[in-house]
Amino acid sequence: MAEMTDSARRRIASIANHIMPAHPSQSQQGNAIAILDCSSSMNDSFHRVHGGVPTDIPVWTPARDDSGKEYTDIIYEKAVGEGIAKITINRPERRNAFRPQTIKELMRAFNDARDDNSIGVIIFTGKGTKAFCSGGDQSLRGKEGYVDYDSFGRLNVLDLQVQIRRLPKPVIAMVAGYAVGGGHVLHMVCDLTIAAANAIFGQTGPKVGSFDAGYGASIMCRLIGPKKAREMWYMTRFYTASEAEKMGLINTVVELEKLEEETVKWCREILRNSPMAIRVLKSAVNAVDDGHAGLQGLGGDATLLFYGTEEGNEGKNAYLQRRKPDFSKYPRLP
Ligand SMILES: CC(C)(COP(=O)(O)OP(=O)(O)OC[C@H]1O[C@@H](n2cnc3c(N)ncnc32)[C@H](O)[C@@H]1OP(=O)(O)O)[C@@H](O)C(=O)NCCC(=O)NCCSC(=O)c1cc(O)c2ccccc2c1O
Repeated sequence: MAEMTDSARRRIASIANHIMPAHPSQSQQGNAIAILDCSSSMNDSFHRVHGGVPTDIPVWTPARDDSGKEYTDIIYEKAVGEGIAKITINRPERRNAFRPQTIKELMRAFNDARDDNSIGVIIFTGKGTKAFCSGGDQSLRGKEGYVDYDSFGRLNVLDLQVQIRRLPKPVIAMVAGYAVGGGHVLHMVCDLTIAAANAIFGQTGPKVGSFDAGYGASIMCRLIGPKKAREMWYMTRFYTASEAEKMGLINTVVELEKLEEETVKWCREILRNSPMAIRVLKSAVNAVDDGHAGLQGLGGDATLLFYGTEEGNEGKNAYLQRRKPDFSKYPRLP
């Protein structure tokens, strides 16, 4: 049988997905995945022969969560059969500034990507090339936060920040143009940041009468050190992508035209590795900075692993069989 390239395999998956419903709970059961399963050995042979990661951009298929609601402020897509989800803030006329509705939709999409066990990596980006995100929509700022459809204000971006930190899969910020204000904090809470050469990074808070004294301050200190973090916050300067890279604020810079290609390549490299190892490493890297909640995440991963062992199941089985548990055969490892 002739060898099938990764690109061809993805196109078949995409066509199959158009035949099958796009919703993840359905797409995991049908022909789309059957086709992919058949070709996984071809995928292996591709990597053995070429020793690299394919760089073509996948076919993005519209995705939805189970709320049944449409998205107005974001675009949610998946590369079916690839393990990649892409979540895009879609308010380019406002430089992708977020309003409470934007954050609610982002949280729904991130939650869906978390629960979809075919997804291993999430790309978070902004529509267009001018901005990743310019923070909270200042035209909607009220006394208690940002106000759109409700009569009270919200700072619900703080919940989104925690959600991204806690999500047991890597989230990659793909940044073109401005990542400023609350938009800058959003890229910082992501696991990795890949920037286009036109990207600009900065905090504007003290200039517009705001500040993020949570992750906005603490994670920035962790990333670039307290001196540089003070500079960035006190002076509200903007920094180029290459300056940001030198500071350790981002992972890499690529030409704008190559941004998505490069980001997808990073996703594919991650996806070659053990999901559990990556999950535990994400919890571990965040644990100290996230305090008790961070330890809880890491501890939860340990429990999850223990539940899969014979020793862990001995206790449950003994309870269900109304006998005393016998842990004597399990080693007390040094
Ligand atoms: C981002 C810019 C530097 C881009 O400049 P540029 O010259 O390219 O574009 P324009 O300025 O002409 O913008 C085009 C168009 O978009 C509108 N717009 C851009 N950003 C916003 C915004 N954040 N809110 C509302 N509208 C925005 C702009 O008005 C133009 O509209 P027209 O109708 O005139 O076409 C530059 O736009 C810029 O500096 N933007 C503001 C950046 C900013 O200060 N952001 C807010 C920081 S505070 C924040 O985000 C924040 C949010 C939270 O939820 C928090 C929660 C808890 C604690 C702290 C929080 C917090 O600090």
